Amino acid sequence: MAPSPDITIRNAESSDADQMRLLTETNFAFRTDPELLKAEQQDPVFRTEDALIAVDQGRVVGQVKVGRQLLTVPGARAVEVAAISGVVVAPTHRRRGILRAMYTEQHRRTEEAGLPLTIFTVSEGTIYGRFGYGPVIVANSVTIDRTEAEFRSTAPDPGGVFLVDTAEAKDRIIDIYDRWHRQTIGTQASPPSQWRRVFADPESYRDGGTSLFTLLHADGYAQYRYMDKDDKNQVYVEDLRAVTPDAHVALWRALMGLDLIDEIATLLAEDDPLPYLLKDIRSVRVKNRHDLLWLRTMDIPAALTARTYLDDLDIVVAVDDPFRNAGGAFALRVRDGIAECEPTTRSADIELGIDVLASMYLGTYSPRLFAAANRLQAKDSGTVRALEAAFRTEHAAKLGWHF
Ligand SMILES: CC(=O)SCCNC(=O)CCNC(=O)[C@H](O)C(C)(C)COP(=O)(O)OP(=O)(O)OC[C@H]1O[C@@H](n2cnc3c(N)ncnc32)[C@H](O)[C@@H]1OP(=O)(O)O
Repeated sequence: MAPSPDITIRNAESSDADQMRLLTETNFAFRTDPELLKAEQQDPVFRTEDALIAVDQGRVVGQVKVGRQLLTVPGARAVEVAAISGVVVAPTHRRRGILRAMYTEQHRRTEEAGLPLTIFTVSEGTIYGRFGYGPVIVANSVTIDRTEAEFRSTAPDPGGVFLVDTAEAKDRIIDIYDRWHRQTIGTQASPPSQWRRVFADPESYRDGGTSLFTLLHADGYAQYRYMDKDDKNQVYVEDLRAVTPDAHVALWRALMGLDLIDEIATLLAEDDPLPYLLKDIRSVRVKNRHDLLWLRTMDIPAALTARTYLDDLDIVVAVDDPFRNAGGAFALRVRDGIAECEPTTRSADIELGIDVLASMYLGTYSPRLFAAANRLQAKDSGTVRALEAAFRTEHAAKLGWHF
């Protein structure tokens, strides 16, 4: 459905690519690195032909890029999901319903394709709740004063980390990422096109820092760059993936061993043990908290049975979905971690919006929080506790890569 007769919503074609790039660069305020552009044209992370665009008088005025990704959900199960990126409406055409029209069509297609979930990373927190999305991954921007931070005497010191040339370590890095992704909730498989972007490491990715340095362990790696930040010698850790606790502490010990560095900065998951390995937990200073990934359930029974649970449950959940009208009442029964879910006419034990269901899906946000905020209504507090016990996860969900 078009927002006005002048606007056509249609599939993008390769001949639309230049206009789409101009739209993207204008809205996200950057110029595409020419080297990266060449690689992107050969093997893009999101293909032009899979995008939906809005066109006015032959000009592209809106776009939604879409692809498929493999997402790890609780139970370490891999689920194929729709991934949206590069959502833009031209500044000349905003607030006329173009995003809503593109999303209506895009979500119809995703439903038709039978994908149970849609994910994306977002620019603003107020836009996507109305479309049934909720945040599912949280991380903190932190800095560590390297000159003061000290490991506790009980912190393991397993060693096993070596300095390596980033280009030479490519295959090892890809293999470790893949092992980490398969066991880590919230992460996506990383396709060759995404690795090409990482290893191309163009000037525009560096924020004034050096190209990537790599520390390698048999079960982990850290990729970082040296920066000059506010007259401090800073190491910015772009990516630290550890498959085992030993690899985690060994990599952090190696980073802390960079004697001439004042400060280390990175994004840290909420359940990262680093602060608790140090003598003073305040050595890790949180500067900002970010929601990194948002999610929407497209098919509630398919989504709820795709993940596993930590406790038994027998409950009727009523879900409100004003955008897709795909809500209703669903009987959710969990035994030994495995769920069955189907539409029901039984009366509801829990009522919530589909955005709230989304935020509970990877275990990051607790049902109790939403009950306290009056965004989840339960017949009694025992029902909320049962939901909480079933939906929680052993580890916090983490983002694989930004898209
Ligand atoms: C997944 C990603 O790529 S995230 C990146 C999103 N893109 C950006 O931030 C780039 C800059 N912004 C834009 O391109 C545009 O402003 C967009 C895409 C965010 C919105 O496009 P528009 O065509 O103006 O949105 P549209 O008119 O369809 O509005 C849809 C609804 O969202 C609301 N909305 C739109 N933008 C905003 C906003 N920035 N903040 C809060 N609400 C918003 C509208 O009020 C409308 O609400 P309603 O339908 O419930 O009444």
